[in-house]
Amino acid sequence: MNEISTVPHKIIGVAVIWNNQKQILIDRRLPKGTMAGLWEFPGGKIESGETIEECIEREILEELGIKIEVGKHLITIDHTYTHLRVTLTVHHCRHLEGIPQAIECAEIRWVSVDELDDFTFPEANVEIIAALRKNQNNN
Ligand SMILES: Nc1nc2c([nH]c(=O)n2[C@H]2C[C@H](O)[C@@H](COP(=O)(O)OP(=O)(O)OP(=O)(O)O)O2)c(=O)[nH]1
Ligand SMILES: [Mg+2]
Repeated sequence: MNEISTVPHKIIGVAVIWNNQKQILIDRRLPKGTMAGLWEFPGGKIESGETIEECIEREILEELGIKIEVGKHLITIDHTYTHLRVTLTVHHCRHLEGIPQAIECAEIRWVSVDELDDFTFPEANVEIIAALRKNQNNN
C-alpha cells in the first residue's frame, strides 16, 4: 500500500458574519457526530455547480435562517484531521436580515474577536482566528 492519503476530502464554504457592533456569529456543533460540541464559524459543503460565495449564502440561510452579503476572502485553510481532510474557504460576510436561529447546531452567539479565546474550535480554526486578529482593523 502506498502513503497517498485516501481520507475523505470536504470542500467547505465558511462565513465570518459581522453585525454592526463588530461582533461575529459563531455556532456550537451538535453533541453527536464529527467534532461534537466544538464551536465553529457557520458554513458547509459546496454543491456541484455552485461558487463558494453561493455556497456560503445558501448554507447560512439553511443553518441559521438569515440573509447575508458575502464579502472579501479572508483565508483558505487546507487541514487534515485523522480521518478527514477539509478545505475551508473563509469569507467576511455582513448580516443583512433576520434573527439567527440554531436550526442545525446546538447554540449560536455573537462575540467580539477578543472573546473568541473563550471558545473551543477545531484545530483548523487556529489559523482562521489568527488571520482575523491581523485583519481586525481593515475589514
Ligand atoms: N462550518 C465549519 N466547518 C468547520 C470549521 N472548522 C472545521 O474544521 N470544520 C470542519 C467540520 C466538518 O468536518 C466540516 C464542515 O462540514 P459540514 O458542516 O458540511 O459537515 P458536518 O460534519 O457538519 O456534517 P455532514 O453533513 O458531513 O454530516 O469542516 C468551521 O469553522 N466551520
Ligand atoms: Mg455545517
